[in-house]
Amino acid sequence: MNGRVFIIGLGLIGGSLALGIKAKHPHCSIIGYDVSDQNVKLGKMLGVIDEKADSIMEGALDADLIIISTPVKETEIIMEMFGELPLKKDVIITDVGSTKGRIMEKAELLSQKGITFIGGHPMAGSHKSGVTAAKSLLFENAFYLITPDNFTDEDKVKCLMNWLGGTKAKFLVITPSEHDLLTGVISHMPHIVAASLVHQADQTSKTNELVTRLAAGGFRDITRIASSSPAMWRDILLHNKEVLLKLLKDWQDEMNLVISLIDEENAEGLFTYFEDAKKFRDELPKNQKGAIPAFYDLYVDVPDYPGVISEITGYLAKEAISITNIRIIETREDINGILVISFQTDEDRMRAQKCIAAYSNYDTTIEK
Ligand SMILES: NC(=O)c1ccc[n+]([C@@H]2O[C@H](COP(=O)([O-])OP(=O)(O)OC[C@H]3O[C@@H](n4cnc5c(N)ncnc54)[C@H](O)[C@@H]3O)[C@@H](O)[C@H]2O)c1
Ligand SMILES: O=C(O)C(=O)C[C@]1(C(=O)O)C=C[C@@H](O)C=C1
Repeated sequence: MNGRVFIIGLGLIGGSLALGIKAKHPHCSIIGYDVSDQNVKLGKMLGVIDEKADSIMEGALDADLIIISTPVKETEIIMEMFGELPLKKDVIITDVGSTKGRIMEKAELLSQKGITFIGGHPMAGSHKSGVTAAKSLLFENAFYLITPDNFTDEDKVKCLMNWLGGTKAKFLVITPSEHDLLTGVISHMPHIVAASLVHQADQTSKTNELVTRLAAGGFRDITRIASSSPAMWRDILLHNKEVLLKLLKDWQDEMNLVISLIDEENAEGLFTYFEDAKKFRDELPKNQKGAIPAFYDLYVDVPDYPGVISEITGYLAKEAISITNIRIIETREDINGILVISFQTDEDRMRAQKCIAAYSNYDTTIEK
């Protein structure tokens, strides 16, 4: 397609969508607007947008597709503006917000004026913010939740999916209330729990400084998302208030259960508690992005010395095996580390395992 796509909010998600759209529709024009001039400049410099707009009105008037990729509170305010603007007759407006109930209430006002708003939420992301973190394939294999209202023409939904096809996400149409319950459980609660674990560690570190040195492995894994944007999460929690209050109450009950199991020294109960959780977690579908991003990870036990990463990536480069990510989990302070190398395909991972075995004595494992 060769229309005009207007992106409002040039951050991680807006930027990634811009790149994904351009990949499939190289002849379209991508126009960007952000409250921060710096982000617009960066977006232009990085080739994420073709042109900038100086205001929402300027970018919106001749747009065929408008994507609002701002924090959800801002999204509501921007949607109100659209009711007053002389937009193109067939324009499709969508958003990327992590909540849908309040957004779709606002959409009703637009629908009454004959403007098509289709709610959207790509279910992948990162704790990093800003256009510099944007990637064209951020949403590859991830679910992309779509919440049209009851009056939305099906062709318009198809048209939106066509625009977004370059993201390689899997579209799923659901209702706003279902959306907010599901994301409450698998996204919003984990962010609250991650932040609360960090607060607990922070408190303990005030009396024992070893906490920060020992905070590795499991703690780092489960609290990565506590590094996400505070403004974004403040707004999400306020938007999904009813659902989260209920889930937090359930969570308190859950913690009370654990307290009583420990207090009563109920060994069997505790075993079952972890066993049930492990069973459910182990059976989650792998190799698809989503709440639990799945990669083809290879774990390599390596000595902790400078240069070990380049040594191993050097072996892989010799065999032309491309990697998507690499990181070290430091669980055994000062002695060893575990290098986690992620690949795009299982085949690459198997080739890498063979390659590392051929060039070195390092132990590799697929599951950790
Ligand atoms: N980060 C994730 O993992 C993730 C995943 C899926 C969906 N989302 C949703 O995507 C949206 C954006 O998140 P992000 O991670 O890209 O954040 P971000 O901070 O990287 O980008 C948001 C951008 O919006 C701009 N902005 C804020 N208010 C604005 C306004 N009134 N007008 C124009 N620009 C404005 C900011 O300057 C910033 O550049 C949020 O609604 C979030 O809920 C985030
Ligand atoms: O991977 C991460 O850092 C994310 O937190 C991504 C994540 C999630 O909770 O899964 C965060 C918020 C979005 O609305 C969708 C995806």
